[in-house]
Amino acid sequence: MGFQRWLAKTHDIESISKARHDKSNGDHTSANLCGHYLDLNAASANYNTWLNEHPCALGSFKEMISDVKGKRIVVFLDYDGTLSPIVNDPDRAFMSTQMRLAVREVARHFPTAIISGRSRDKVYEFVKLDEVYYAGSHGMDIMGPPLQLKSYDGKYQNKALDTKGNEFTIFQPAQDFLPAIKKDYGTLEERIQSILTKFPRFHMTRGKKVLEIRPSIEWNKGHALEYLLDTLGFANSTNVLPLYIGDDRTDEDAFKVLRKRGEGYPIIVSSTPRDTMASYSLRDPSEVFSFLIRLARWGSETSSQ
Ligand SMILES: O=P(O)(O)OC[C@H]1O[C@H](O[C@H]2O[C@H](CO)[C@@H](O)[C@H](O)[C@H]2O)[C@H](O)[C@@H](O)[C@@H]1O
Repeated sequence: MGFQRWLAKTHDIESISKARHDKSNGDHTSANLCGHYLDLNAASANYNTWLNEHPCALGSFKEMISDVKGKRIVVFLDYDGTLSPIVNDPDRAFMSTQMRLAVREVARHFPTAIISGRSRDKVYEFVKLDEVYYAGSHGMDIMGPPLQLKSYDGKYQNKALDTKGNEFTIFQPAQDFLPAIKKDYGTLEERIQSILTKFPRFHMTRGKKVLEIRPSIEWNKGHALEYLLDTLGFANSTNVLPLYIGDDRTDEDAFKVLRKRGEGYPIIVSSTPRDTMASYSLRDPSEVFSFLIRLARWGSETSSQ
């Protein structure tokens, strides 16, 4: 199916959902694109109050886009809970085909990166797109563009080729830990397991060569975002409008960076009121999908002008 036809189809989906929302509250503002406005029960009263401070990014799309003014949009996406729904089995957190197409279309118009707590390989296994950059292990393992760096000195970086022979850069700031991880991983895992038996409110999760206990270096999703902006040529640039969409506590580090830079939009995915540094919100991955579709459509329209 051609992109335009596919967009037309997804536009129909949006229209249907908008009509449903309109019917339920008789409101015809653009905010109707947000599922939030459907909820009229007591629990959602708090949510609606929270929404005043973190408006729905769908309803605010036009306002957000009006800020572009020649700047380059760069898109950052978390994986679990943002592109895929939260499920009980982490190995079955699949993203839908439609979501994949939406991300691919966004990436056709704007540099796009996925920053996840998972291992980079695992995220790629789920996303399966060569058009986006990947930062795994909470940003400690980045596959970024092969561009000149302004503020990083090249340490921890290696050139690599993807399966299609395209060159990219692997950046692993915890590289020095790798030999120790290899050597001590088994023992470490055993000891942590044993210690954690005394702390029943904590548990350990495993990734590829990663236990969910972080090495003591100061590096998080916020640093990964800055690194990627840097490698894309936007270090200290005022000519960029980064969007970051994420649902997790670890995404707050990236939200903070955008706040500090005073540019771009941190968008939280949450269906309940949350303490957050994000300025906008989306309720769930289905709203993320609608947002990405609108962004891709806007990118397609503006690039054809
Ligand atoms: O940074 P993310 O892409 O959001 O990854 C964060 C963690 O995601 C996974 O756990 C979460 O999603 C699982 C599947 O929906 C769910 O079962 C679990 O409760 C969530 O915490 C992943 O398993 C972790 O390794 C990531 O750190």
